[in-house]
Amino acid sequence: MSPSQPSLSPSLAVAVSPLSTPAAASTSDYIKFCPFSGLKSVENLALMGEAPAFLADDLHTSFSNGLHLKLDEFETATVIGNKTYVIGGINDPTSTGVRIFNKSTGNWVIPTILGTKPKAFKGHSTILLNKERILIIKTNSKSNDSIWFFEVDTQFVQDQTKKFETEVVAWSKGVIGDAERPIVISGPSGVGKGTLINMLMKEFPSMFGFSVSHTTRAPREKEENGVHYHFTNRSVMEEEIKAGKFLEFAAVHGNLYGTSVEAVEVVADAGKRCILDIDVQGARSVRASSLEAIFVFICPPSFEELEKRLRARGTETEEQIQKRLRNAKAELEQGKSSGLFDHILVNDDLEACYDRLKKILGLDGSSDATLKMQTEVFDLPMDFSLSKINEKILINSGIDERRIVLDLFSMKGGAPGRTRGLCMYTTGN
Ligand SMILES: Nc1ncnc2c1ncn2[C@@H]1O[C@H](COP(=O)(O)OP(=O)(O)OP(=O)(O)O)[C@@H](O)[C@H]1O
Ligand SMILES: Nc1nc2c(ncn2[C@@H]2O[C@H](COP(=O)(O)O)[C@@H](O)[C@H]2O)c(=O)[nH]1
Repeated sequence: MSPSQPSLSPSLAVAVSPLSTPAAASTSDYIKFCPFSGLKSVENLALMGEAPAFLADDLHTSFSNGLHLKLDEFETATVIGNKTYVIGGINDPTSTGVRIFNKSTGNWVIPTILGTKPKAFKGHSTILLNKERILIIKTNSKSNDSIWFFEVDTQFVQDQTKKFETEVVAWSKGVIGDAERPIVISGPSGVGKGTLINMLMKEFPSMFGFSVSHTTRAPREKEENGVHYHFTNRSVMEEEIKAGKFLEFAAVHGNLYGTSVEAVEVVADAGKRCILDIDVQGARSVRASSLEAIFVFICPPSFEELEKRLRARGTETEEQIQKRLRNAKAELEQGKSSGLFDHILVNDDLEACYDRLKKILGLDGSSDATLKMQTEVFDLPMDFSLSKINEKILINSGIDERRIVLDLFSMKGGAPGRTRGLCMYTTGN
């Protein structure tokens, strides 16, 4: 431990917003609770105009916005204007882990929490990024699971607040690096989408990952739950749609199909490029979403050939084939004329169509080494303090003098998905 940095328990760190109203923390609060070496740190922080972290000498913390808090072990509090966000709390594993004190009403609120929340964590530190987001860094964690954002006033949170008519906040996991744009593949049933996708996945196994959709249709022979689809029933899926679990969903050939946010994120988390096999309605929804995908529409060489392929596949009853063929007419019209798709490919000769698809995706060779995550995974210490300089968060460990830098310069995205484009590296020993 460096002599200039007394033992820090980041779990007790209290981040106070520089954006707070005048009623929020004053300089005397800073000095009183500053975990660093006296005025030096306070001056630095004041110069940087950043949110300092505070350490209470006991579990009672007072803010000049009038709030007196008894923080539980492993809780932090962050003040944004009139609101104080208390995050943490491991004593009750079922707890949402977040409570908000609203100074203007004098009440505590348990908000509706959206997004995938982090697995229970003990120590963490928080730093306020801006009035929209609190950055949370887990202590004693792996660097690829250490960064979390707590969104309190992003566009997504504002939209959901209107919908739920309650206080809403959202988690978003921070992801190092940036996987390439996802690919949406659409086209009528039987045209060969699945065949082309399988070819891509086989030739480039570490580059592409398939977004496993949910569906209420019954599994076909050889289809595996969780691999080809997540098979579910209508009432469960409708509930999950209401809860905001899906990026898109549509009624297709009499069943519900949908892409969960999670289905896309697990692929990107693995550093792979996501492929979505979805119908035209779904493609339209994805186009309107924040997922910046490439949209490819696959056409048959003729309607007769489409019917032949669908029958030859032998997976549908005659009635279902008729329904799929009826829907194919509308899909072909929409797909070719809507301007929704970036590329339209005719799947006549399979190999030729596959070559054209690869060209669109920039795969001129057959190398599987093109897309490798250039990210080293390392351990974050038990104890650290946080400071912010422009777009960089400095994670200062008092133990080994190592400094970890989190660069937010290329940060993008956020709830309901992940926050991507982060860069994290170590300097010093
Ligand atoms: N270019 C092609 N020439 C001949 N047959 C093809 C061609 N492409 C695919 N097929 C065959 O057509 C059938 C339908 O293909 P596939 O299952 O990939 O269609 P799909 O578009 O994924 O259908 P769905 O939307 O119903 O899942 C399969 O039996 C496949 O082997
Ligand atoms: N909008 C969505 N469409 C989807 C999704 N998953 C699949 N599909 C489309 O459904 C039809 C039929 O598929 P099948 O497996 O029953 O033959 C096909 O056009 C798929 O592209 C989804 O998540 N959302």
